Amino acid sequence: MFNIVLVEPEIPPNTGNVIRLAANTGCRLHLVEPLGFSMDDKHMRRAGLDYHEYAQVLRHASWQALLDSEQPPPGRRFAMTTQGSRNLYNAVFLPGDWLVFGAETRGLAPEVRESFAAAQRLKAPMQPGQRSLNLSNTVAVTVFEAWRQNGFGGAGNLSGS
Ligand SMILES: C[S@@+](CC[C@H](N)C(=O)[O-])C[C@H]1O[C@@H](n2cnc3c(N)ncnc32)[C@H](O)[C@@H]1O
Repeated sequence: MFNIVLVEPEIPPNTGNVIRLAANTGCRLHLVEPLGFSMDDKHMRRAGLDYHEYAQVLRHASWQALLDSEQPPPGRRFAMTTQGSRNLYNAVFLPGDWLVFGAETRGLAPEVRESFAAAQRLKAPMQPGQRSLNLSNTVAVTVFEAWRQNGFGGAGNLSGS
């Protein structure tokens, strides 16, 4: 449905959570190297992921390598950043969109962040004085907002209105 991009993730349980989220929501997950851990890390194994959950996980040697191989359209890429100028909930998402997230301690590098137009730099609302949300929580709220806007396509019939 959507493309989730984690740029240089550092903490294995966050990536484990996002792998499961991607499988549950029908997204492709792109991991941009260097990763701060091995995919065989015991914390990754402890996440108890099934083989099928890894099926839609792609690795890229760098942000530039992802741009070269996947060619995501600039107008359909969104950077999630605490320095975003637009509220996540004011963005309009389409199937196939690229949702890009930074590293846990560093966020997105300035040159990556600034390669997005201001309207494509999104921030999830927070209370004043708070620094940031957890990476995997940010991915979850972003993907579910984008998926909600697109009728939870692929999820089958949901009961209730
Ligand atoms: C723990 S945060 C990084 C914190 C880093 N010091 C910064 O300010 O960017 C990891 C990633 O989660 C996402 N994130 C966390 N809180 C966010 C928020 N309120 N709005 C948008 N993205 C957020 C961003 O993609 C960020 O790069």
